[in-house]
Amino acid sequence: MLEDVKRVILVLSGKGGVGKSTVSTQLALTLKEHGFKVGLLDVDLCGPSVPYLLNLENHSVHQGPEGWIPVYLDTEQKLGVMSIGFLLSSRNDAVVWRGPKKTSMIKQFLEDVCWQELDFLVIDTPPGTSDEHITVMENLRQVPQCSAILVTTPQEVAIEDVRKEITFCRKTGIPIMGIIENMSGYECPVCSECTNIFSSGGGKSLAEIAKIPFLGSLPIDPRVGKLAGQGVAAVKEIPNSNTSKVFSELVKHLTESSANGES
Ligand SMILES: Nc1ncnc2c1ncn2[C@@H]1O[C@H](COP(=O)(O)OP(=O)(O)OP(=O)(O)O)[C@@H](O)[C@H]1O
Ligand code: SF4
Repeated sequence: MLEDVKRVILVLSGKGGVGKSTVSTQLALTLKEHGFKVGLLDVDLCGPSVPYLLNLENHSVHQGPEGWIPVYLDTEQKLGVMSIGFLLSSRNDAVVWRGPKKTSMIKQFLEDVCWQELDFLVIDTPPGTSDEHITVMENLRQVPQCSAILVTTPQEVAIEDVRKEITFCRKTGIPIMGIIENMSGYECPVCSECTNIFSSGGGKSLAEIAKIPFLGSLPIDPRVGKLAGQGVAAVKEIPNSNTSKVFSELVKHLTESSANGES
């Protein structure tokens, strides 16, 4: 239930496949690693990838007397996960619901999950700005501290789509915490040298133009996907990687702003 949540972080992207779920899961894992109690809610009804990324695909959720009990990644119940993926029998099952059914499912996800007390709820959203986003935004008005992280890749077309997300956040009144540029070059796992395969820096330039904080560039790092599958944060296993540096800074920013009561 949202009244048990101190702070919500929405992870948004204009385009699909830019790494929104990867950012959401790493952020949740990093917050857990810092001792916080965290919820990870995947409201991407048509492409729920969080159970797949965290290797939780064979898990299912149960309905308790007060609502759904999330799937916990650890025995201490520091990180709970909820996704439509837990309600489907297979990853390949398609959710072919129309608007009202989708809206009511998202409402249930926001209202009927027994998170217990949470320091942070990270919400992984579908790409773009759809009815689902509007439902999420409307329901989040009751949470005192809520902000959005926008994820993009360096390509021009992905950056163009982020502009629409910025407008959407501004119209719906959700404060933007900042922009992350993902897949910004390839980090060699051996020597940590980063090679820019595509262009880079587009996310940073957009942040400057839109006067939004730039939260960092994440390289393509094959270790990140593997670690998520083991439920391990990059900051724990590969602390010197660029990925870890970005997430450590992000958590520092979040804890400082939460302590100051900022969104
Ligand atoms: N920085 C990265 N380094 C290595 N692999 C990555 C990185 N970011 C994402 N990936 C991989 O790319 C794929 C797509 O990422 P992800 O599922 O996070 O994207 P998404 O934006 O959430 O996609 P969707 O639109 O389906 O929700 C995944 O297999 C993920 O492991
Ligand atoms: S980036 Fe470094 S370690 Fe990786 S292949 Fe090139 S020289 Fe070797």
